[in-house]
Amino acid sequence: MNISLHDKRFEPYIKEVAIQNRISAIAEQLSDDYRGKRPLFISMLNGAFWFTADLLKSFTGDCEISFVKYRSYQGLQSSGEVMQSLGIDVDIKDRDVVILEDIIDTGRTLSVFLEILMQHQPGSVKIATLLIKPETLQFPLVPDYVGFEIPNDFIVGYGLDYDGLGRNLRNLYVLEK
Ligand SMILES: O=P(O)(O)OC[C@H]1O[C@H](OP(=O)(O)OP(=O)(O)O)[C@H](O)[C@@H]1O
Ligand code: HPA
Repeated sequence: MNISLHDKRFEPYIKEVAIQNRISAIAEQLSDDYRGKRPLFISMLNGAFWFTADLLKSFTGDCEISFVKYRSYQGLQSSGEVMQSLGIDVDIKDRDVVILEDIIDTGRTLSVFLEILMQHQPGSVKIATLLIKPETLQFPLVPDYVGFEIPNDFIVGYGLDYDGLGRNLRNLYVLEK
């Protein structure tokens, strides 16, 4: 069923069950890759809150979690600026870090964050993202774990918002054309 958020209409895109299946597969892969280690997951708020919760429920080894909060999107577009409202507040030195993102669009947010993260001298860094828009990417990022590659369309739901609305939707929706 199509939905309305503010002044826009959105149509169903990826169903909850498909999202959960992909996240379980990523969690299984991460559990294998980090067996015997204690990764530090860093979740990029706000959008990644749901991805983070579901992924960690299926991760089987020891792990820690920390949150940062960056913002670059306004309405349907990247503002071109990345603002930090919650920075790194844990010791990162020599840790195996896995960054959790809901979406890589232009890649600007993650590029800015990676630069900051590297100053803290992590032992290793990998990136897990639920969604990536390869056509839109403007920064040289190669995520290690990807849920879905999608075209350059505006998505809401499952943590992603349009001007604050839509984060609570269990499925993903795409802007009507
Ligand atoms: O690759 P980019 O073009 O930088 O876009 C991706 C970023 O945009 C969204 O965050 P947003 O700025 O909307 O903040 P939010 O997580 O609070 O929704 C999303 O959660 C990513 O962090
Ligand atoms: O497609 C998107 N939807 C919601 N938020 C976003 N932030 C970057 N891209 C998107």
